[in-house]
Amino acid sequence: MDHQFTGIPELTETPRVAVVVDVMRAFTVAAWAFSRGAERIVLASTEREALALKEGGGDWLALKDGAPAPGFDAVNSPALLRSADFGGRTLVQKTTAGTVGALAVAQAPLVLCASFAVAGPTARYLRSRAAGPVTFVVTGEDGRAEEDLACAEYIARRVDGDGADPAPYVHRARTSRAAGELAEGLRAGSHPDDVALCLEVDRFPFAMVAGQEGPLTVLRPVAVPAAEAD
Ligand SMILES: O=C(O)[C@H](CS(=O)(=O)O)OP(=O)(O)O
Ligand SMILES: [Mg+2]
Repeated sequence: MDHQFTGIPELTETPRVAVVVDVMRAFTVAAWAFSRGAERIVLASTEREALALKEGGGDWLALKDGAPAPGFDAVNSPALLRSADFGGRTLVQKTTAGTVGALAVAQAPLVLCASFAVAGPTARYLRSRAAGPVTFVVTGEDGRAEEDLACAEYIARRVDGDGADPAPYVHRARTSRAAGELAEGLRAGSHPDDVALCLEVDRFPFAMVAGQEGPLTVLRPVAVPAAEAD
């Protein structure tokens, strides 16, 4: 199918179907947060907005990338929140690339946020909706982040029904600049296990669908049954 792969700066018009990919780490983190019980994730455009949303939300929690900061409850690390209890909670998430990409296409009729952790369910969700050609937003490094492009291409293959071997795509992500920086501890708010968790394929059985809820852009998990062949 004639899918498109684009960086955030190249987004000139609202796509019909968008899959926003951030492997390291925003949408691996989001998937882990849902697996730890989060009910929904509100995407914020700035740290100030994230804190204001948390303040107005009652028992909401706020998460940002980079170093821990006052007012924020968590950082953008899958390993650091893999044993958290987010049962029934609303999280507000703000990161450098992933949440920015999702907000850039928030007005599209169908928006999914994805990483390797939810690659299969994301592809199955799109196939079940006969979604047609997809615009993949490669969020990192102005569209050149190898881990995001590899994941986007892998999901595209699965949308098209090819029984793609994930190994070469995961290898590209493992040898990406982002993986190197995370492995060397150069990124604040990280854990040595982050890269490994970001490279797990189909760890979770849900896709992550973003929608407009009043003035908010909200990410929710949607269970997608496994298919016999996908
Ligand atoms: O937290 C991340 O991995 C990055 C920010 S940085 O590159 O570490 O500064 O944000 P993301 O939006 O998840 O790519
Ligand atoms: Mg990233």
